[in-house]
Amino acid sequence: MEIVKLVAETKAKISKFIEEGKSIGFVPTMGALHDGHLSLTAESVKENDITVVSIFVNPTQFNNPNDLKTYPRCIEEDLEKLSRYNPDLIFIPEVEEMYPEPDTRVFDFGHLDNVMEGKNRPGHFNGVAQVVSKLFDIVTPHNAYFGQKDFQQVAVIKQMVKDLKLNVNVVPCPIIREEDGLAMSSRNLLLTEEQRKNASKISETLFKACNLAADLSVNELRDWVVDEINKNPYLSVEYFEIVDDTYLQPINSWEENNVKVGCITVQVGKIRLIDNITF
Ligand SMILES: Nc1ncnc2c1ncn2[C@@H]1O[C@H](COP(=O)(O)OP(=O)(O)OP(=O)(O)O)[C@@H](O)[C@H]1O
Ligand SMILES: CC(C)(CO)[C@@H](O)C(=O)[O-]
Ligand code: BAL
Repeated sequence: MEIVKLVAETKAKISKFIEEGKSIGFVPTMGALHDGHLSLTAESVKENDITVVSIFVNPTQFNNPNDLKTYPRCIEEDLEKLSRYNPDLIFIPEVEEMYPEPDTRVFDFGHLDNVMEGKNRPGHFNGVAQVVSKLFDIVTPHNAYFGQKDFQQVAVIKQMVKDLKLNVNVVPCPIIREEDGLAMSSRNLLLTEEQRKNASKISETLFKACNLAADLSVNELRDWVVDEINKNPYLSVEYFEIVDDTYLQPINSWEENNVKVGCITVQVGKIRLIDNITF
């Protein structure tokens, strides 16, 4: 496992792997690694000759400066966790290395960026697309691994790959959960003990909703989920939308013939947590 900080050095190492005919798997992360990130790494190591993991807290995707400031950073622990999976390269650039000059590119993802996380975090997906397109340019992966927890992000990245005509296979990976069901997230580290205990109500409600879908209309189920979570004094639903898994258009009836995903964002004090469930 080799740690590289410079873009030029990373590109040179990867060119050599490509010349040797090796397949490249890539796992982009913002660090504070947990079993969700490690499951993506394990998948990449299994499916590719070479695995590259990046750790970079990308400033351009944060619409809230305090969120950027408090985002957990623990690089030594991250490296220790990664070493158990033996990826080949860990790319840990500084901000100046990724953005020697400001990135002024504006991506147009249309509807995909106008709903849910896109609507509630203006500029977020533009920042994600800026950094992921730069990372793809440096790493030139055959396969890139993304968690389904960030469900909308997967749809946006797939669109970006199409729009930029990149030769990258985007591989969505299942959500890894804590024992009580809470979706693993680096931001869980920022919760107080009481908030953490109550946060399990989010996934618990989504799982129950899955069972209730046979008895309630889409609108009734949507309202039920929001009310049920808002009953908990530690939790406040920012949005809960039931959408199709490709275009993220709202679902109006269970009869519609597409994969339906319930996507939620909940404020737990000052911390925003996201989760989703497939119906
Ligand atoms: N619980 C999880 N299960 C599977 N993949 C995950 C999980 N959490 C994060 N990932 C994936 O790991 C990659 C890196 O995510 P990131 O570094 O933002 O971590 P995170 O835990 O999602 O952080 P946060 O929730 O605080 O934004 C993304 O593709 C993300 O979807
Ligand atoms: C893909 C990503 C690493 C880009 O900064 C980030 O959005 C994330 O961690 O999901
Ligand atoms: N996991 C998505 C990265 C972010 O919240 O900024």
